[in-house]
Amino acid sequence: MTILPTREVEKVWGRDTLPAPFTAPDGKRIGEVWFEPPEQLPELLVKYIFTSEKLSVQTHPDDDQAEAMGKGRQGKSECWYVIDAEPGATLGVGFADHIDADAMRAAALDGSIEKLLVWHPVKAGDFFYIPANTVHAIGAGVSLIEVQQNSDITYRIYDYGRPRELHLEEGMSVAKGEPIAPELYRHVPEAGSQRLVDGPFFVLDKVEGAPDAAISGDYPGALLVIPRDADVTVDGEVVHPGQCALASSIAAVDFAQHGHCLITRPLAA
Ligand SMILES: O=P(O)(O)OC[C@H]1O[C@](O)(CO)[C@@H](O)[C@@H]1O
Repeated sequence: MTILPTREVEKVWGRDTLPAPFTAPDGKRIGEVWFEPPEQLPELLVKYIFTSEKLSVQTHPDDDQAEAMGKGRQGKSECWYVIDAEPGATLGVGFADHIDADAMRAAALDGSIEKLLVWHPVKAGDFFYIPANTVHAIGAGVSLIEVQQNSDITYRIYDYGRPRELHLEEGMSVAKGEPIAPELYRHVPEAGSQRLVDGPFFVLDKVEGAPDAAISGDYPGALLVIPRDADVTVDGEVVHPGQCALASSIAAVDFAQHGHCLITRPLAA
């Protein structure tokens, strides 16, 4: 068992104070806590994201686009499991209506793109899958767990005038001017287990207690374990909420009887 090392990432939209068990070093605005992908599962990156302002309006390439641009073999499809949200917090995902490339470019340049996105009010338990090429922006006042392909290619196409680099041309070359499919988001009830992602790049389950045989059967090898509200043990070692551990097999994990946990593993693309 390996508890993955963490990396705190400063962001203009991050927070000075993080919810327990996380802490932001004095004077630093932390937006993301990354769990370093282990050698055994290099394809997946798990992050906690904590916002006090909106993230950029952005998009990511898919595998083929990333490779064609000489940026490695992995694109970036990602998903978000909301763990806390201030009243009125929203996530911007996809466009309200189809928009062509010229109109999208003009809207990115004059900032009106922000208003063309669909801003979904969110609460704890809401879940979104964001395929590569989707135009999106996480809103302010949200804490979420992001599970994503292990790629750091973000094309910012609008940043509300903040003095950060934009990547309009790259973004425009991969962005889809479309609404997202309704099956890509839903509320996940607190009780019980539910599959959140079933490919094509990874499997992700939210489980309560020990996973049943059907779920366990989909985890034939190494996996990542993200306890939410109770400790789990992996090979007899304790993993606390706020940590992420690599387990060599699901049989090595002792799940808390009534605890909630996320488990995930990559799929061969
Ligand atoms: O460009 P920004 O606003 O810092 O956002 C980048 C972040 O957005 C995300 O893609 C989430 O949408 C993160 O994975 C990434 O680190």
